[in-house]
Amino acid sequence: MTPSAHRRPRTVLAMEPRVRDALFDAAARRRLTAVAATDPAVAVRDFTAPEHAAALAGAEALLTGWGCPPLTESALERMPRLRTVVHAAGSVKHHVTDACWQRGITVASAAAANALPVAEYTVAAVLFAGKRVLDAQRAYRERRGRVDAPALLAGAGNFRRTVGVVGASRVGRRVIELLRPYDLRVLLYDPYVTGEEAARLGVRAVDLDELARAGDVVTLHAPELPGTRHLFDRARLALMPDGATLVNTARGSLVDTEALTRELVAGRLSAVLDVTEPEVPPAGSPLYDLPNVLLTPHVAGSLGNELGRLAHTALDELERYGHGLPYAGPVRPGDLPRSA
Ligand SMILES: NC(=O)c1ccc[n+]([C@@H]2O[C@H](COP(=O)([O-])OP(=O)(O)OC[C@H]3O[C@@H](n4cnc5c(N)ncnc54)[C@H](O)[C@@H]3O)[C@@H](O)[C@H]2O)c1
Ligand SMILES: O=C(O)[C@H](O)CO
Repeated sequence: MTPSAHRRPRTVLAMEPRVRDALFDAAARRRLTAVAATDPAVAVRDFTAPEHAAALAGAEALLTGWGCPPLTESALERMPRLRTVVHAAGSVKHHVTDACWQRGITVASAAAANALPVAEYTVAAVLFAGKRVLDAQRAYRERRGRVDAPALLAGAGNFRRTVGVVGASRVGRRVIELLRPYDLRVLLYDPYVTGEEAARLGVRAVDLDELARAGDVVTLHAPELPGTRHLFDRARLALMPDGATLVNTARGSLVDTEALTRELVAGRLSAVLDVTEPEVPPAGSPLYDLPNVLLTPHVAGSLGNELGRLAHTALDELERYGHGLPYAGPVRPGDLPRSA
């Protein structure tokens, strides 16, 4: 695919200006203007702003990012030529509305690219949990001297440990793929994945209770949906074996935080939490201080230089559009009820 051979769709950026600045470094900006007819100095945050009316009226494509306002019926009326939306981030649920689908607007998302750093974070969490790194750190910090590591970590290690993956989502599948080279047994719970498909992924499909009972580490990758609320409630957390670790990079609502906090305060379970409910936890929450909890402020997804991957993924899609080729990461309205 050579940029010179393709049509440059008239494109408007719709996102927070600081998101635009983080996504597009100088090289990505050059590529942006090679791929699309656009003014990268413009990042629309308000579709009703008079200064953007002419650009929006002529736009065939929107390149969206975090901070893009919802594409409501009245917003779309200002963009009569709009044919496609390419999202340089993950979920499109914040801004792509039914009105877009009704108008036949096509949508692509860089969600698969955003899944990679989440999967990388997860693999690190799984391996550190197996190695009981938090326990080792705590012992060293308390002792401030030699630690009897063989005694302390007698049951630890990543040899034939069981990892339970909840959700063969984009992130979940990437986690499964990245865990393949390790000596780990991976179980999967996903109501939409058959046993045969799980076997093709190299994992065993089980029900959620079996996964909770068997997992030395359980890692959550299902979307936030009415059916996934408190998937790990008090009863299911109680099924997890003593010493197990719950990793949540998905959404806080998948876990009953109060019930989990009780297990963590008791020291029965450990947790790696990138998301919580509520997010942010209240200042007095034990989650900040518990030695068996690694709490991060929603950093598993793309940040820093990882935004460049989102930008180039979106530009790949715009380039495909300019060539009349199908998207690599199309968003289909029929998939949304079960997606992030
Ligand atoms: N921490 C972060 O920075 C960060 C970044 C990106 C995504 N996320 C979160 O990670 C999760 C996965 O995102 P994604 O884009 O890979 O999702 P996705 O849209 O690819 O997930 C859809 C899939 O989830 C599975 N699923 C649906 N309902 C399920 C259920 N009840 N139980 C188990 N599996 C079910 C199905 O296989 C479905 O096809 C989401 O919760 C998302 O919000 C977090
Ligand atoms: O879905 C998310 O959590 C956002 O994409 C942050 O990366």
